[in-house]
Amino acid sequence: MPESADPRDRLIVALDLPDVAAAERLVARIGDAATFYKIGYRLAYAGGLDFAARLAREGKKTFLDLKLHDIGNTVEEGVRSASALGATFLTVHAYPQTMRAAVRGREQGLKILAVTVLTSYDDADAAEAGYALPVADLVARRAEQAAAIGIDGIVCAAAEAGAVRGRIGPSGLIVTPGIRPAGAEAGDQKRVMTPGQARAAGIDHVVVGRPITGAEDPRAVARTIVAEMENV
Ligand SMILES: O=C(O)c1cc(=O)[nH]c(=O)n1[C@@H]1O[C@H](COP(=O)(O)O)[C@@H](O)[C@H]1O
Repeated sequence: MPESADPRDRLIVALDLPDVAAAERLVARIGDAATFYKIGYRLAYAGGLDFAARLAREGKKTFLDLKLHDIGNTVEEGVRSASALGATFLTVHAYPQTMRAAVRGREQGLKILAVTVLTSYDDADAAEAGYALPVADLVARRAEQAAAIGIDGIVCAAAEAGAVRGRIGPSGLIVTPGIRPAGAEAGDQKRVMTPGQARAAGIDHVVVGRPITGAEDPRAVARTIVAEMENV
């Protein structure tokens, strides 16, 4: 993200909420404190895709977190359909066939982000899933493959931002979930950093869900996160 852009764009609020009415209420409460919203499985399967298109028409930036992974033809056509929803970002899993297909289907300025290794995984989880490499090496390998294929950005933990930047170069995007303001509950996230630490590590955008969706004052939390990143 260029340094001159709106600093609020660095925060992506994950709208992991049960229905569109709840998402509308949260977006209204946050007001102008956030500009960028992520729609994932929970909301997408409850009318969230139409809501995402509406948010985009109203001038918000949107991130469709659909984490696509299927045979190439299905991914390519799915990405083509998703391109019509006016979103800024769409996720796919960082498997080479899947990434190549997503790049073929990408239209209308949609940027494809490759999810390397989920932030809820540590080395033991990767080993349990059958991977011989530690998480850091797997992330680096997938980032290198994503860059060679022409993917627009990488989703990883902030701890891997330096290694990923070395592989994707200055123009690739680094988007990091697993973000917790100091003192917040990690929940199921295992590779965690604060917004300020993530920014210092060179990320472009942080994704934050529960620390905002569960807050008494979500607008205040969003503002604090943006300010913490701006002051790095
Ligand atoms: O692709 C994602 O956005 C994602 C990738 C990943 O590795 N880890 C991860 O937590 N996410 C998403 O980021 C959000 C994090 O939410 P919180 O843990 O509530 O802040 C959720 O919507 C996850 O689905």
